[in-house]
Amino acid sequence: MILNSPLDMHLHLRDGEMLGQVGKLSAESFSGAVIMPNLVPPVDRLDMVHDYRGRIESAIGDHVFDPFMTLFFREYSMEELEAAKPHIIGIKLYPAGATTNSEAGVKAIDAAEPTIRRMEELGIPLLIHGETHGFVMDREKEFLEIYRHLATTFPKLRITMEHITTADAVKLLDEYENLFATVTLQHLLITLDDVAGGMLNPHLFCKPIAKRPEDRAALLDAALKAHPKLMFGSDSAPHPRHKKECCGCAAGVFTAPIALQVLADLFTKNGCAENLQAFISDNAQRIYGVTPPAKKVKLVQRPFDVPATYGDVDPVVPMYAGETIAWSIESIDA
Ligand SMILES: NC(=O)N[C@@H](CC(=O)O)C(=O)O
Ligand SMILES: [Zn+2]
Ligand SMILES: [Zn+2]
Repeated sequence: MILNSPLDMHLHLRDGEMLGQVGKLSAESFSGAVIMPNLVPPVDRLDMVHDYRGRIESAIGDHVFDPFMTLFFREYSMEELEAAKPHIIGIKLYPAGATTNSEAGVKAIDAAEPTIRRMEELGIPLLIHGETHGFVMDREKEFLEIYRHLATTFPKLRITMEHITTADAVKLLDEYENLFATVTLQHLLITLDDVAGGMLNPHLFCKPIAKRPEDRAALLDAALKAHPKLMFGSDSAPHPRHKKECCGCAAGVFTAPIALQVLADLFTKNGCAENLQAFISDNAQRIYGVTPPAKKVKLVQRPFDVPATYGDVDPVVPMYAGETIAWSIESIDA
């Protein structure tokens, strides 16, 4: 199977040593990625975007890879937005406290609307971590009301529902023209049972938490048919092992180095191999109007032993650590 210019439309590359460990892992096999801004402090000024982009470029070396940068949502003036527009793919809104490094996020959506209005005027997409502060299994479902409100109040605004995890969110995609979504690898594969139904698995703990079998089925169905408004976004979110295997485990699943192989397996097994290209790149190119650098990734059905950890400074445990997956990357042409 050959994938042309695979894109990861939701990726955490972190900074410093962690960026040094994980940057290349995405940059070698993906052609580009939407880079999340939830650093400490958050990337919320244009000079920070430029600096962060520079650090990403040094970390990935010669790899052919476009980092599509984002700003962390706060109140922005028209001047700030106009200056930022050519350098970002969108602005990422986090409800305050909803997930890792989101403390500086939005406390009330009403207060955010003047900036959102300016984004609509300028054609800057809004990317959202869509969870309320309700009961953990209901947070995304409750947030769908806010998506509806934004989609109708700002009909020209392109809104991406990041990392959707519920059948209800899949349905909402078809109700509003200006709503799009990303979905992760883990949410196509696991349910809450895999996280907490038996022995607790901290490496599968992420926000939003994995949901019910019927949610997974709806997500998988939409991905396998390459729903035209759905894009792959790994939400690969590396945390050092000691932050995962501890009391007070950080949220995030690290999937970047195995995502393409596992997707090849999943789509092939389900008889939908021909739809993976749209899900992994073509939909995102059309939705965001981006043209990533050419890269051909050849995948073959040959067992791949997933390392127990990646990185030697502050090792990170990937999904399927120490297990054998059925597909491997055979070659990458850029
Ligand atoms: N998904 C996660 O569980 N964690 C992400 C943040 C996010 O995307 O919500 C992280 O930055 O670690
Ligand atoms: Zn998130
Ligand atoms: Zn994320």
